[in-house]
Amino acid sequence: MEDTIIQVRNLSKDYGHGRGIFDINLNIEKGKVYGYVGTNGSGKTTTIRNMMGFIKPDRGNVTIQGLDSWKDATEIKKSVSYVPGEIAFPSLATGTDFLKLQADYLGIHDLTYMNHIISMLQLDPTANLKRMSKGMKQKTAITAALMGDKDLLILDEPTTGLDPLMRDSFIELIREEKEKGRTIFMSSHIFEEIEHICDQVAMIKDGRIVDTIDLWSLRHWKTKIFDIRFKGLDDYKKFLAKFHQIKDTDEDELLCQVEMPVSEIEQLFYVLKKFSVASIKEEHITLEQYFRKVYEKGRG
Ligand SMILES: Nc1ncnc2c1ncn2[C@@H]1O[C@H](COP(=O)(O)OP(=O)(O)OP(=O)(O)O)[C@@H](O)[C@H]1O
Repeated sequence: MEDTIIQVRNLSKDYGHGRGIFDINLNIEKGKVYGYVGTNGSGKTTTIRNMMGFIKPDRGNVTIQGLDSWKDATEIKKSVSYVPGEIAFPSLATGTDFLKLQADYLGIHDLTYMNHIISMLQLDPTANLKRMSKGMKQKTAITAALMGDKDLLILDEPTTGLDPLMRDSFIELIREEKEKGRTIFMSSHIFEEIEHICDQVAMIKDGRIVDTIDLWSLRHWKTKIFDIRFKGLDDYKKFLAKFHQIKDTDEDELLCQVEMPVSEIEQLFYVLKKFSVASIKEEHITLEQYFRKVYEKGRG
């Protein structure tokens, strides 16, 4: 496909005892932010380390802009900005020393954008590299990756050490990168963050992709859920007897939750005309709820 920047085909790395990754297939399109979610040990890092050419797959392959991740690993590393899951810095005194070294390596002379990232993430780069907290290390690694002028960013759980405020700043930085036309592939186990940033998401479980979803289709989900609160017990009970698409109820709160296809919403409002309704609220299905359903289906 013309717009595909990363193509993962039947990628497998078998560590034995059911551990590893098995027949992973992914297409990451140019200019998209692609999320990779999964529980601990599901295979996110193994997939990413294959993408970056750090490990040789047992079967299948990854191509990035036509280059094979394993055979052309040196080229791949030069053309991708990468934040590893486990951050290890070279033996340098401070974060500033590391970032300067990185800027020299990347041939960056104007440090304006680097300083913008530092200020967005409220990083004190003068700190001792070895004594940095996990969050500080992560901020330093994000700065080092984002300051390079590369078209593709591969980020392995870049926000696990960040507090919620810094996560928001990170989301903003990723949006800026997307606006520049960059492609971003990032793993995370924080659904909310993925939901805010990503265009597409794949979910991995026990080393296999269980589902991929376009966030647009989630936002325009084909079924709707409404919480309807009635003014009186009589109306609440009559509605329960009359309407059949009830998902949940709470008699103390006079609350009914209904779930129905978008095409049937009119019918709900038609029925409700005859009732005294105190409030009605639409519940949006979250990425977490969606994947929980997929996850549970896979288990059953
Ligand atoms: N070098 C290795 N040797 C043996 N087993 C490995 C190796 N690397 C990973 N594994 C196993 O493969 C599975 C997937 O690990 P991986 O690190 O890819 O998961 P992950 O989704 O990134 O997890 P986390 O969210 O905890 O970082 C795990 O069961 C892990 O123990």
